[in-house]
Amino acid sequence: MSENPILLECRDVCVDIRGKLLLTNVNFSLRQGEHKVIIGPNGAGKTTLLRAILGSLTIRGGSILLGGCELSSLRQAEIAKSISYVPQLLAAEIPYTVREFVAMGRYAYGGDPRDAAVDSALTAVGVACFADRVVSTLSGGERQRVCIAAALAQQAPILILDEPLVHLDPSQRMEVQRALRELPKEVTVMVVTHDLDWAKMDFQSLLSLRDGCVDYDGATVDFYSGSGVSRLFGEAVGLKYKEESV
Ligand SMILES: Nc1ncnc2c1ncn2[C@@H]1O[C@H](COP(=O)(O)OP(=O)(O)OP(=O)(O)O)[C@@H](O)[C@H]1O
Repeated sequence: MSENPILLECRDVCVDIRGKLLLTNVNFSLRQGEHKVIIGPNGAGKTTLLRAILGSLTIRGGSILLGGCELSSLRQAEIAKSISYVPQLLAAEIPYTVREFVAMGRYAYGGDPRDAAVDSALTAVGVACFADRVVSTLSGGERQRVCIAAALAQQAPILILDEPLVHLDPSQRMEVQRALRELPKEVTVMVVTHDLDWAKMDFQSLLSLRDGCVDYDGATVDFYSGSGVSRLFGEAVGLKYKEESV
């Protein structure tokens, strides 16, 4: 993994909104094929970091490099070719079929529902069986997998998901976890979650944020066997995970 090229890099990224510093000197990189999880207490700056990486807010200092290019020099369509984003569970009414919705992920390439990339994305996350159903009729977990399919159809090298398990029941959570685990190995994944069990189980690297600063960036296993969890979430939570690690 350490040999793989760096696709995304944050260098001393600072973000402020109306004079309040939300991110301070955030540094990390993401390599091709890496599955990295971002954790941190409420208000730590996780969503702010995703918004900065997606180019939807302006950074005050530092730089974000996407494929070696300054993010600020790229147009939104160019960013969309490199990063696909799955927001938290879609609550809105979506009057399109699953196939049509997934094809929208390919808007940069014309958005044709008969495109082979649409079929392979539907198959990759196990939603081909309801390709002709209207999205609004699906369960939360099915809908979440459809969103992942739309993101995959975009065929961007980096897939970013914000709390993809929120509001899902245990079986639907397992379906989404399995779909991410079984992605083609060249797909690079970055996920924000509060689920410490999942973070430990499925991600080889971990970035933790606290008060807008990087608290840890490295191997997930070392975070859990060290003092990482108690530093962020207190002794009681930390002890549980430390005991599991020995
Ligand atoms: N538009 C804004 N104006 C002012 N403050 C903001 C704005 N957006 C975010 N913040 C503040 O920035 C801090 C970080 O917010 P952010 O949403 O990035 O945290 P988070 O780590 O994603 O939290 P959570 O786990 O609760 O989703 C919070 O204190 C939040 O109140």
